[in-house]
Amino acid sequence: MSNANIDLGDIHWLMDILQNIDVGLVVLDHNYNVQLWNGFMESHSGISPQKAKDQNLFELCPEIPGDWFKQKSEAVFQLKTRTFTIWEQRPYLFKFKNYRPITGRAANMYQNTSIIPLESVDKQVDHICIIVYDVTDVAMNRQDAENAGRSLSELSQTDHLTELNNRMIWEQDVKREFTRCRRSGTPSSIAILDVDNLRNINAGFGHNVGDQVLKVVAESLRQTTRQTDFLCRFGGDLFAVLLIDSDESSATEFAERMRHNIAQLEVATNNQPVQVTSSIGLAQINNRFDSHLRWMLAANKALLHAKQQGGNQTTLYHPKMSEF
Ligand SMILES: Nc1nc2c(ncn2[C@@H]2O[C@H](COP(=O)(O)OP(=O)(O)OP(=O)(O)O)[C@@H](O)[C@H]2O)c(=O)[nH]1
Repeated sequence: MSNANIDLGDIHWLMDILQNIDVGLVVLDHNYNVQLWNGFMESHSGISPQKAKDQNLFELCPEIPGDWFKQKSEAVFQLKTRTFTIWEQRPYLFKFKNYRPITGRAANMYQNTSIIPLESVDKQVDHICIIVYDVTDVAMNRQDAENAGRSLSELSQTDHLTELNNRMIWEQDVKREFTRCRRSGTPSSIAILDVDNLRNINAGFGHNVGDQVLKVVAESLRQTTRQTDFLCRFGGDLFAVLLIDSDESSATEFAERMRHNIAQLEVATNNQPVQVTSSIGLAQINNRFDSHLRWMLAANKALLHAKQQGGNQTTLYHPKMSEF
């Protein structure tokens, strides 16, 4: 259902779903004031949507560590991609009592949480949505049966479609590499790659073809990167590579090879095969970056430039691009 087709009736039942769905939904503006607080949040916190509306999240829920949460959310606002936290890293974001009869041993509800960007019609991200999943049963079962099957943590490290590591794991690698480069003075670089026009491919050939495009791009990247590099599906049509011991010039050479290999790919459809192009933003670590997030944002900035210049190209980050 496209936005243009939504009528008042649709909105009515959409609101019903939001209120009754068995996950927590909280929409925040950029000042971290609550704009939406659904029924799940009300029944577990005792705070009504009317009371929550326009309240600052950190005043409403003092248990949430402000600095940590803001750092995570800023990346969502700026990079426009989702981020998440699993209960193993942080048992909960919102401190809710656990009322489940079977898992009554847990004092508080264990939660997995996602933070997703909400794009307005002009493509700006002025709001984010927190999605809260109650995973108390999973957490309790896990503690009871440590040897049972693959752990949730393993599953949550891998992107199901491409089987690449997901962003959460990659970001930990970047953080570690940031510290290592700072200590050793050696340069490493980040490449963020965006598949061009995936929206049109989905619209023209169907979502399955779009999925296939992402899979073959992932495979091509896997084959192009060195064993020492770290590759992930960053989210949506974005991939990222951490290029160890690569300065600007070798990173550019690598990125152009990646782009060239992707341009050779063809994905079969019922009609003519689809060809794929990509845009790449590159940033070598530098002393002005005060954290690994700045480093990632620099590569993203370069990517935006590549896109603004028409896509299908590689752009190197330059401090003059920076506004931070
Ligand atoms: N098939 C498929 N599509 C996805 C997946 N994840 C994200 N997308 C789609 O990727 C598109 C990304 O949109 P945009 O960021 O506007 O990218 P684009 O169409 O590639 O446009 P440019 O980036 O400007 O070239 C959206 O239409 C998403 O629905 C996925 O797992 N499978």
